[in-house]
Amino acid sequence: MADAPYKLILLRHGESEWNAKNLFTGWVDVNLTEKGEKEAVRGGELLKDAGLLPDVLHTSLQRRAIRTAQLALESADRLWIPVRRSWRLNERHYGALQGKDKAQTLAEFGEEQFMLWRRSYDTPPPPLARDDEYSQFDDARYADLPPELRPDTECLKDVVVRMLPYWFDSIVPDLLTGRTVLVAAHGNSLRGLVKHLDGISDEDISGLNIPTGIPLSYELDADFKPLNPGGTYLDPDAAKAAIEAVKNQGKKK
Ligand SMILES: O=C(O)[C@H](O)COP(=O)(O)O
Repeated sequence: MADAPYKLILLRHGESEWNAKNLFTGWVDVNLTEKGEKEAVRGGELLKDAGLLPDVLHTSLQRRAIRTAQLALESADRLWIPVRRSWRLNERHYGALQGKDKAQTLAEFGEEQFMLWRRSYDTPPPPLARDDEYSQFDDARYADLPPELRPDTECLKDVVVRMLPYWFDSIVPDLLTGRTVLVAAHGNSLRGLVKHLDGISDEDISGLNIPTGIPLSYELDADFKPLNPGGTYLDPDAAKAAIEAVKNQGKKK
């Protein structure tokens, strides 16, 4: 076992095709845009420049996170590190909103309902029908998952409940050995993890947004509490602008 501080890097995937189109995505397995690929490469350069070289990677089962990690690790010259994947790091399942335009949803349902679905801690959107074109219920990658664990919708609280066992059982043991751990995941699975790490309340977490493609580094003490609360973005100026953009997503045309 190594001594604290433990080094953890969180990386949201680069811009996806549906981020660019302003569509609710959730478990739909969309790819990165060219801009998203560039963000990922730059993310790797930032890691290298900061001397934060990951020893192990944890990702979701979704290609936008998998590819972001690969591009970032390639530019940091760390493609060879071990990789562990879990559905527990997936994006929040967005239920019946998957495939819907964010601006249209805001216009149709009003700001209060829109924000309740998008940012409240415990109100999930309506469930997605299992035969919907945007359902992943029968996707081969979830075949090993008992049907009752495959979501039809999730709120952030549901994400925290399914993500934390992975944090404790898989990520913490890697940190304990002294490895620098990279977690390449999604806006809401990372919001759930940050909520846990920083002890953010159910109310305040609604104001937290995570930008695409910019590494967020944490140093954790022996109790896995951040020595740098809120983490440190490796490009703080870019992060600030990108956080505002995520926050205002429904509002743009
Ligand atoms: O799933 C999505 O649509 C996004 O990746 C995250 O969306 P949000 O910022 O609207 O929750």
